Amino acid sequence: MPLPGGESSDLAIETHDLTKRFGRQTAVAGIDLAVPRGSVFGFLGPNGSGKTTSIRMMLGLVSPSSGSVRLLGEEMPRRLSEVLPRVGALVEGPAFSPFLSGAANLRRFDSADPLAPSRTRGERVEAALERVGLGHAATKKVQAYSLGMKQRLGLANTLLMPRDLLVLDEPTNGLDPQGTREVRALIRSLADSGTTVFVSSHLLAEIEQICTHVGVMSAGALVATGTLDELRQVGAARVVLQTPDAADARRVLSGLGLALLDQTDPDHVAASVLEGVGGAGVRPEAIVAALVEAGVRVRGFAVEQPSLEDRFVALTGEGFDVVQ
Ligand SMILES: Nc1ncnc2c1ncn2[C@@H]1O[C@H](COP(=O)(O)OP(=O)(O)OP(=O)(O)O)[C@@H](O)[C@H]1O
Repeated sequence: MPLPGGESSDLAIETHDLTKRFGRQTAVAGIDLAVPRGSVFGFLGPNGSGKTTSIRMMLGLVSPSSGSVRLLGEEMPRRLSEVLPRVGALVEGPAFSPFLSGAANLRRFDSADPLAPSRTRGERVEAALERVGLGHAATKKVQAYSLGMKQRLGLANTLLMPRDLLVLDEPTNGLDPQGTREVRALIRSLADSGTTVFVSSHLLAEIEQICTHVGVMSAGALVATGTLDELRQVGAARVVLQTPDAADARRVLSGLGLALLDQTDPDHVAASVLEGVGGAGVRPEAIVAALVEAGVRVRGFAVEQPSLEDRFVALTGEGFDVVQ
């Protein structure tokens, strides 16, 4: 179904019911993505959850079984040739010639871009290599590059021309921690200069620090999406109480409408603050007051917010392990 025009100008990527089936397997099951312009959007999910297939559909590299995509407000793949020059993509590593240097490879890719001015090619190649930390290896043959260096060269290739949108599929693959930090800094600086960055990863910790928005994939479905803060707030905070009067404490907490959580330690009582009270929550000080009033001896009291990692593990079921 084509998307109505006009209303999506504030979105860099918009998909509607996007689906891809391979034979009897549904790799992507009707996802609705909305990636705001100017955002750094983390597309997260375990291996095999459908991230690459979604990205390939967005970029017109594979056709959807059903559903639609708009990139930078334009309908895809109908407007592919107009849109793609404004989009830098690192999906599967570009086919670099191993016998040419990094710089020569980039010059070759750049000369295949009809919109790239040859006059500035040399300086643009140099700047892109510098930007990804490969300035020192510009004249080295690619066959002598490490996996991480090839990954950086792929990134440099997306930076040869100014882009409105960058789509990076697992850009930190093959990079060491220092390389991962550098890619994060690069993404941040690109975002600061106004580029929307859509970045996939199976590692939350790797991109959590730079994302403004997140979409979480699990087994082909988009199971959560929103700003990082929104996602953090969905999880229920819980209180953990240490007391010798566990039975009384449980009664008080239940009476406040809190959902008691399973507890193995007899001196500890844990309860979910948000569940069971219509999402409104019960303030911690009200809980303590009720416990004290009921004569419960409170030896320890803590409010624990679920980490984003907890949230993702809950959403994807199997955490970030391989989905079969
Ligand atoms: N060309 C294809 N033919 C058949 N099945 C495919 C094809 N491409 C992907 N799949 C299947 O679709 C599912 C989703 O794969 P996809 O590569 O999109 O996941 P992913 O989240 O990007 O994982 P990874 O991080 O491992 O690349 C997998 O089960 C995969 O085996």
